[in-house]
Amino acid sequence: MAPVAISPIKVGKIDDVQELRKANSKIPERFVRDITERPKLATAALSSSSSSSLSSDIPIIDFSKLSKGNKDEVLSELLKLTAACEEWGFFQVINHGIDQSLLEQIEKVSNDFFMLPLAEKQKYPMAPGGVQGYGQAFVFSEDQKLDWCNMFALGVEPKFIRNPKLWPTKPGQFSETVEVYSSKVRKLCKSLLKYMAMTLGLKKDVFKEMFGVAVQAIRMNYYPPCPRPDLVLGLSPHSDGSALTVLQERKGSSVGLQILKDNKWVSVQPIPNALVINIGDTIEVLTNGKYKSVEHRAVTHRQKDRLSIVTFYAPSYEIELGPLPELVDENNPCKYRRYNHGEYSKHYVTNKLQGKRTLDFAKIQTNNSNQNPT
Ligand SMILES: COC(=O)C(/C=C/C1=C(C)CCCC1(C)C)=C/O[C@H]1C=C(C)C(=O)O1
Ligand SMILES: O=C(O)CCC(=O)C(=O)O
Ligand SMILES: [Fe+2]
Repeated sequence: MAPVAISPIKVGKIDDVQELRKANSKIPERFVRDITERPKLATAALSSSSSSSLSSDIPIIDFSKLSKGNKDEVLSELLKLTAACEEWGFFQVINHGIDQSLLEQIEKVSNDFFMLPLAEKQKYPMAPGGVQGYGQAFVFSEDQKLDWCNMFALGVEPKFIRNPKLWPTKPGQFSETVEVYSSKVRKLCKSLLKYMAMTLGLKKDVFKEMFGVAVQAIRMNYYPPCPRPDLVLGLSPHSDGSALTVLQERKGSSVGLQILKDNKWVSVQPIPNALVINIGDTIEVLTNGKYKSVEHRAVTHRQKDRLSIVTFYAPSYEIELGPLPELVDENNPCKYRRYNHGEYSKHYVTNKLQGKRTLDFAKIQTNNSNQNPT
């Protein structure tokens, strides 16, 4: 990816939401969403998110059946994976092989980082218009609405995308844990891509061979409780620019992740020790839209905080990509142009989160339904 030019972006004052929460002051106007964007809150009993139901329907894939199952188990799990990718773009993976102790460790160091004094976290600042470090990404103007979220993001692989000055010295074991965790998640992504290739009737190593040395980044999102969850968003609606995204929610987190399904926001119910996987824009393009990246957002909770640890896995910046020829025919005409993935990454990180609009970069035809989700 060509380096993002340092331009005089004016983003205005970005309040740190943990500090706002501590001060217990009125929510600044910059966080208050337009009425059309506000999440619809459920009753106090459900308390957390929107009027949408909690989804227990989001497919659950048992990874151990794919990797170690007998023939029938593999086949039935591959069918579930196909349906998950075609109908949801999101699924939860259980028995993924990453030790529970490592999941707990990454939750602990992430949480401990966010609990540090502000001055300590600000030693690793996200530059205006930047994506790595502590702060709020995807803010490009003074009038842009802000998310009720503090982020800490790091490029992990390949090594040249790292900014070593942004790897924190506190809490102890932070960097070591990120290294070990990222290598396990990388392995999982490679395997999942292999199984996804099989569901598409492609050579199992097609993505591995195409991706080169994959780019991997980690982002920790901390959502403090918000006194008016009905007015704000934890994270603006977006699809991920990656090939695959792996999301871990801290144990005991409130419900917060919502996905747009049939034009309705559906809340994802966390399953302890499971990982939430979603398809990113890159897989949508490669599969010519057979597997789509799905718009999602995060909402906040009045009393509970929430922490998510998100890994983005994407091809090398060097590769040129477009729909795989095997997935294009007269019934499935080519929907996306070919482009360089580095260019797409640059486009993604220099635009605000805006639903699925970022992918217009690659679309040959646009068909905007222009309906407001409920
Ligand atoms: C805040 O950052 C993001 O949300 C994000 C950025 C990821 C990246 C870094 C933190 C370091 C440099 C590489 C990269 C751009 C991946 C989202 O990542 C999505 C967007 C693209 C494109 C992608 O591959 O993942
Ligand atoms: O915190 C969440 O649930 C959503 C995070 C997310 O979508 C992201 O970081 O891209
Ligand atoms: Fe996301």
